[in-house]
Amino acid sequence: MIPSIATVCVSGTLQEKLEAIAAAGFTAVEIFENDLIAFPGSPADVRRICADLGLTIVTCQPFRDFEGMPDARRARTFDRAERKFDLLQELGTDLLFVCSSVSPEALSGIDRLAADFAELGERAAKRGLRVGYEALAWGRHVYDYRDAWEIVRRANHPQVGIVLDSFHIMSRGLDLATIGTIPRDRIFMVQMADAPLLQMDHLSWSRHWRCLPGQGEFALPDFMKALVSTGFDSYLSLEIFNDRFRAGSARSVALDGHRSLLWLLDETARQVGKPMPGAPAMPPPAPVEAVEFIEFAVVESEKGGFERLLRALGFTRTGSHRSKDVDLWRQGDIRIILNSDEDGFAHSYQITHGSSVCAIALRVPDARAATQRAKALLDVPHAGAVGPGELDIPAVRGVGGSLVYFLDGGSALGRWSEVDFVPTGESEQAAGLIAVDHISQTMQYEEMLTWLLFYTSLFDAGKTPSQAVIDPGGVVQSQVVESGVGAAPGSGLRLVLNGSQSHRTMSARFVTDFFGSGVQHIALATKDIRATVARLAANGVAMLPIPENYYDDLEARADLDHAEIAALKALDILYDQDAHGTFRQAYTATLDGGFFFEIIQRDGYRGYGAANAGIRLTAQARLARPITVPGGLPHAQGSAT
Ligand SMILES: O=C(O)c1ccc(O)c(O)c1
Ligand SMILES: [Mg+2]
Repeated sequence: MIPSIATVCVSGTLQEKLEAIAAAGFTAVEIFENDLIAFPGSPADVRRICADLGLTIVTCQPFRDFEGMPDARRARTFDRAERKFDLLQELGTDLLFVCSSVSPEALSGIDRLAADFAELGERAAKRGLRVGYEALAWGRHVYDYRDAWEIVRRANHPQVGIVLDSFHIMSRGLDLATIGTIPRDRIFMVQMADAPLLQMDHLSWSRHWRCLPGQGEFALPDFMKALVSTGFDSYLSLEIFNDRFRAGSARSVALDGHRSLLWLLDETARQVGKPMPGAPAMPPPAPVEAVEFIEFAVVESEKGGFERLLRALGFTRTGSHRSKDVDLWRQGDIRIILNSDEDGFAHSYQITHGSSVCAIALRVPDARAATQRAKALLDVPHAGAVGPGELDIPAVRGVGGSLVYFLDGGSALGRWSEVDFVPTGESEQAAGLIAVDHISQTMQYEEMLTWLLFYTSLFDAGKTPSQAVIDPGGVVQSQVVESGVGAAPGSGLRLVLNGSQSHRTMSARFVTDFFGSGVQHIALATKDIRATVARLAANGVAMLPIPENYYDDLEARADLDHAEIAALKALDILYDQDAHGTFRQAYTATLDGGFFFEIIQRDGYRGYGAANAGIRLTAQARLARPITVPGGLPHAQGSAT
């Protein structure tokens, strides 16, 4: 199958769109009619631009309200088709793309419609052109691809075929079996789109909510399996109408588009058990085993304060890097690297974003395979400077230009902490924190689907539907990605991706203050949150204060006795439960820059405390503009405003 993309998927002028599409590695493009109409040059100019960019024009679509016109309008409709044929020839393409009529005047009757297509096919044949028919999910009479196929079949003309669009088929939940019965030479092209499952009319859903394969909730591999069974090997073209993409970066969306098709073809190949022609081979997606370490880039002047915070949280400096100003801190299975070196990636990251998380290292079954898969999916590899005898840890660029390192237990990479670090011999003073529970990354709203696809294409990962969380300054969208998560604390990777369209939410302020997207908080697991939080408080860690009303409400709705609620209240611990178990969480006050830690006790519970997110955001908003006490510990009292 040949990857292609419609110009409607990306933002910009037609010229900008085409450049972005070519830069993303596509060799085929669908010109959306509106883009051509708004273009200030001739169709021949567009043809030339595409040729210069190495792009084949698959079609210029759509042609609307063609079939079923009453006699009085029929001749005029065929005249319109002839003008569109002229245009297609000027563009140097051969496919007239007809979407099913929405005209109130259109008549029904399968044979009438087939006769219209037979005649159109005859006219197309005279010019060496073809006609493809797509059933829009909201077509007046034809809204089911099986009806479109029956019309094409009865038209019985070699120049007339069907166009399958996954959105129109999957949004209506149509049976896919008929796809497998269509001869492959009658499928003229296939359009791919995913979408979240929403309750709304098909037209609005299609025009605003489509997304790239893998970003939504349609079972697209099932669609692909049916398609593969026909032997189809022509254009597989993304057609995504999405408000975020229209506002996003054309280059980034086009690249994501290419990645999504590579992912889809790879996933399909795995499910059908044979390679897809046109799809590069890549290692299979693997589950993440654990977060191996989290690296903070910290400027020397802030290092003392951050170290005091780590100690107060129960961490111990266990290792010192052999050649760099870098330390390893540990507690339980949590490893934090503090990088204050004046050279290298962390330093430049710190200059841009301030002291913050610059990298996360993930333990996977095979780091080399993960790197190969990332490269095949067009992710951006990163190579840092490596000192003599030090490990060269493979990495790719992640959210906001940060790094994702890959480590495994099977190669020398598994011994990274011994190879690169000298033990300090300091004795541990743990506060009961045992593992990284999850990492939350805050990003521009327009980028959320990019990073969702990045993680879910790279790893064997699942995602939850996007959820709206209410911040005092607006709505924050929040979506969870999970890979390799099991019952043991710290197993696998749990990520929460947050983004907001409002400028006034905590998320938006983080992105502004941070000069980009990044890790806003890290949740650490304990087996006994009351003991841990009491210890942190005794160590001087300021926790986020939770209003009393929360605990009154908790008493009214949760299955907890009064003493337990009083204990949670005394320590500012929030509570939630689901069908699987209970959940307790508390937050440190926010550091300068908006970063904070969360402390979690998870007893079977599978969620992330979404029920409490609004309470937390409101509490944080009250304390916005945190004061940092001398020495760098976060300070929770009052507000500087
Ligand atoms: O929303 C539309 O009108 C529209 C147009 C062309 C298509 O191919 C399509 O799937 C939808
Ligand atoms: Mg379509």
